[in-house]
Amino acid sequence: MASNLLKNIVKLDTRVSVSQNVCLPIRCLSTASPRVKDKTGKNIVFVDGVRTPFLLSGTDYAPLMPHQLAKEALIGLMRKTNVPREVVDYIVYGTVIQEVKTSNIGREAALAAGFPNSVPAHTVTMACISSNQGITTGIGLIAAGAYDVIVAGGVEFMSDVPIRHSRKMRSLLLRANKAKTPLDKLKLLSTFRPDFLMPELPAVAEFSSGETMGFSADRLAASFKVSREEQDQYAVRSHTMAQEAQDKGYLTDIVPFRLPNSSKVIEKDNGIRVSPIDKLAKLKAAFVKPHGTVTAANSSFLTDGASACLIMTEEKAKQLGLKPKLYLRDFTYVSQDPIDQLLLGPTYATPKVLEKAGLSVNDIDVWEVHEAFAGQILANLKAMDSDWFAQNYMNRKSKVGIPDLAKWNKWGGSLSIGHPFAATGVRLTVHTANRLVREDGQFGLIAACAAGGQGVGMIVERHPDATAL
Ligand SMILES: CC(=O)SCCNC(=O)CCNC(=O)[C@H](O)C(C)(C)COP(=O)(O)OP(=O)(O)OC[C@H]1O[C@@H](n2cnc3c(N)ncnc32)[C@H](O)[C@@H]1OP(=O)(O)O
Repeated sequence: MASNLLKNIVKLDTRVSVSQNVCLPIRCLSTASPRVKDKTGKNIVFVDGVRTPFLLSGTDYAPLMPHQLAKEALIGLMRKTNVPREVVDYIVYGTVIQEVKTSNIGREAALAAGFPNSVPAHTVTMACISSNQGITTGIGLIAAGAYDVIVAGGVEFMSDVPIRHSRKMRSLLLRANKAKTPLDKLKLLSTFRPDFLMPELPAVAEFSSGETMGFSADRLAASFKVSREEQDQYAVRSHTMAQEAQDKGYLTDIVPFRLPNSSKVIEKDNGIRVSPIDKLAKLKAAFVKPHGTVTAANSSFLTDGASACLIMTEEKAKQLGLKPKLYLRDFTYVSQDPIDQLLLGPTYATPKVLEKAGLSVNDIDVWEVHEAFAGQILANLKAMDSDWFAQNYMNRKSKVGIPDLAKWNKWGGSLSIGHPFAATGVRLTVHTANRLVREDGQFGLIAACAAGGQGVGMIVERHPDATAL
């Protein structure tokens, strides 16, 4: 993509603008005449969602296994909603980098969390939008009439990723397993070479191109002429807003995590770090070395964490005496070229989902958009503000339009809160729900990019009963 063709350069307002005064509840919403029609005949609602604190990988969660984090999210959800486990019909759970011992981690976590044996669970993977996929799979199951009550969520555990023997070593070990006589074993041993011991480390990279996400983000930022300074400013904005939300007690989606065999209770995300811009400016490029602009501070960091949410028909919620937070109104998935458009999912998904729902950019009160990298966010904003990009890449007559940044990721985002890949979708959805209540909004838009050049867009509407946080 030519880098000099985007004329509309977005000047980001990086001033912090988290509103100070909050009154709850304010607006009286009505179910009688919804602006966005229910397409499922079920009025599917999002009752609530929770997450463990998100921690930098290699910190307090490091000795655990991922299903333990997922278990805590599931327990926390059932406790917060006060819904008996028996009421849940099905669990859809996401993970990206799979722990081989718990490959259907949804099931293992459900058993560990005390769900009855009779509640089926399956695990989904769609990179960074895996728990969005969990939610929308749940919507599909409810819409199809298969079930009424679904738990969705996701977990990622970067503190202990599976490191494999080399292919040659694996082949040797598998053949050794089959060797019958000591002579066969000796013969095999003689084929061993020291380089067989080189391990295979998992990379946060595209399989089809071999390029890491960070490298791709750096190329994207360069294509859209996003400067290093703009990226650093955006990163400071994200951390500042997350810090403010944490200090004000807005991050009520967190359920405290007592570490097993310890009295230590983790209550907060630990990656929020507000630094002076000149400190960020001194950091070296993390991926495209030495001249790249993506650094450790303007990237999301490797994170451990889990999330879970409860969705059901509105009728079931009423029967159970619950006060749902959202209507799950519409969603779409998009896919683009995984090389040059790897991280542009929000640009593609936003107009599609808005049009499906009959809404426009200006109707959205709360934007929650996954921040993989500051450069990726700013490139998406520039793409959304470009007629040229819309016409040449999106087959659209005119640009998507630029969201009101005063409504954008006001409690920080994945850059600051953290990004445990498969858990992020639920975190975005709960923050949208809680912000809609605090900010007295009606519609929220959730968007994210994912490996493979894919993306998601979701439209949610605040439920009239949503008052609690
Ligand atoms: C669709 C998608 O979501 S794709 C996105 C997927 N996610 C990713 O690809 C994850 C990308 N992130 C990463 O891979 C890693 O976080 C990296 C490579 C960027 C950085 O990893 P590390 O080098 O281990 O980071 P580390 O925490 O050591 O930080 C490096 C330096 O930056 C500094 N730093 C990091 N964050 C900040 C900050 N906010 N403010 C100031 N300094 C900071 C650290 O203090 C450290 O400085 P030092 O070298 O003087 O000690």
